Amino acid sequence: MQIELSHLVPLPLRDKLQQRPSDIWNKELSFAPGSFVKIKAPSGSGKTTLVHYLYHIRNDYTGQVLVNGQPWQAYDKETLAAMRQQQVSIIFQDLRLFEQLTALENIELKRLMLPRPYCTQEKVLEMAERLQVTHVLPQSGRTLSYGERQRIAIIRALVQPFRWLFMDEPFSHLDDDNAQRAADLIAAECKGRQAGFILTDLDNDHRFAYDVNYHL
Ligand SMILES: Nc1ncnc2c1ncn2[C@@H]1O[C@H](COP(=O)(O)OP(=O)(O)OP(=O)(O)O)[C@@H](O)[C@H]1O
Repeated sequence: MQIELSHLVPLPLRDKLQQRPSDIWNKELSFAPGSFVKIKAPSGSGKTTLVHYLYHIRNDYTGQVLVNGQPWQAYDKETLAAMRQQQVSIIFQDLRLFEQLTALENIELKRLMLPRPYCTQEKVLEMAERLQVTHVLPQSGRTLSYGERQRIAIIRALVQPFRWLFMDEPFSHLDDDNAQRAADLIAAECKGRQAGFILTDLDNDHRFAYDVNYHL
């Protein structure tokens, strides 16, 4: 699945962006399928905005986000929904768990969305074990710590098929050991699907073998 940016400029940041260089904004850019892409930027420079443009839940920009050669706007609602179930997955910065559901129900809701789920519940339990959140699976989303929420949101993003995974500061609530465990799981799941990811973060890191590093 091909993702390209063509002179993408967020309307709310238009004036601010003219004051500094960027590898991403207002550039022609193609993300190679299967590549691990890191985009680094300080707070308030548009990381969340970019991730929302990539997932097409915001479109207040000039320029284009092209998916398989077509702008996101060319896809109808049904196709878009199917692509979000099968081709692109996301870990939101604000995590977006349903608080009235348990941690496990949050994951299962996503896993069972497809008539033929991509992975088994055993696989979910295995991922939970690996990220050390097995004990919180029956717990209400409302009562989870932010670090627990983040790991549940990571697992939820990994239970579906995808060609690209978008991640917005996915380890912001995790200590180094937990972050590395989560990164290793994400890398393995991407490799298993021959999928790529686009990850935004504040700082440099060596958690992944990135193919490319950009400054936003
Ligand atoms: N819909 C909007 N209208 C106006 N301004 C906006 C809008 N969305 C975001 N902004 C502004 O755009 C800038 C970038 O916001 P964004 O959340 O994308 O940054 P970020 O790099 O993800 O920040 P952080 O690291 O703090 O999460 C901020 O100054 C924000 O106030």
